[in-house]
Amino acid sequence: MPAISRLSRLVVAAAVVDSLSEPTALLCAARSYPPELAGRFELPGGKVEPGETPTQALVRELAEEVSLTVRLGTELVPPAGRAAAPPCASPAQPSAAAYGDDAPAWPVTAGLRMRVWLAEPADHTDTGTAGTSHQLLEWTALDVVTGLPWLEADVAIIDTLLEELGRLPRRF
Ligand SMILES: Nc1nc2c([nH]c(=O)n2[C@H]2C[C@H](O)[C@@H](COP(=O)(O)OP(=O)(O)OP(=O)(O)O)O2)c(=O)[nH]1
Repeated sequence: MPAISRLSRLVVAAAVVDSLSEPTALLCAARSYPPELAGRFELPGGKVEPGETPTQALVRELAEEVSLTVRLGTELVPPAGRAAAPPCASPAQPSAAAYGDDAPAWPVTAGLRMRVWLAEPADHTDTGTAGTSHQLLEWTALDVVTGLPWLEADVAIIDTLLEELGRLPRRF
């Protein structure tokens, strides 16, 4: 299996809400590392490994990172003007499509690209548990969710999420 360059590497994350049909709260995760990102909030997820589809990777990451089994909903697709350019194929770099990662994605840190799906806990009594990747997991009411210290790239994602859920973010 050829190596995947950093630029083509896909990150997947989930906007886990308490209920896909009647969402009121979002699962927000504060990173524990690296030091410059510690304490900043993100959507739980991680990098797609070779041989995985993006949604397989997402289900694995959620189980590993927040001990949650989820039901996936629709994808939160970036608006056209906000999508990261798909990675280019080259002799050293096989087609991005081979890894299923040439779909429109959100630009995140260090040239990585991220796809985001809505999700809900498969068992509604399951609230998740932070593993080593996160110092805190918080179910936050949607009307105050923009007040958390999100990773820079997530601010636009949270705005789009709230718009799609029919909730305008509270502007400060
Ligand atoms: N999971 C996640 N990562 C995000 C978000 N926003 C954002 O900029 N990122 C960035 C932070 C990281 O540089 C990168 C994800 O890498 P990661 O460290 O979480 O990946 P991983 O779980 O596979 O962990 P590792 O084994 O590589 O340490 O994407 C987000 O909302 N969720």
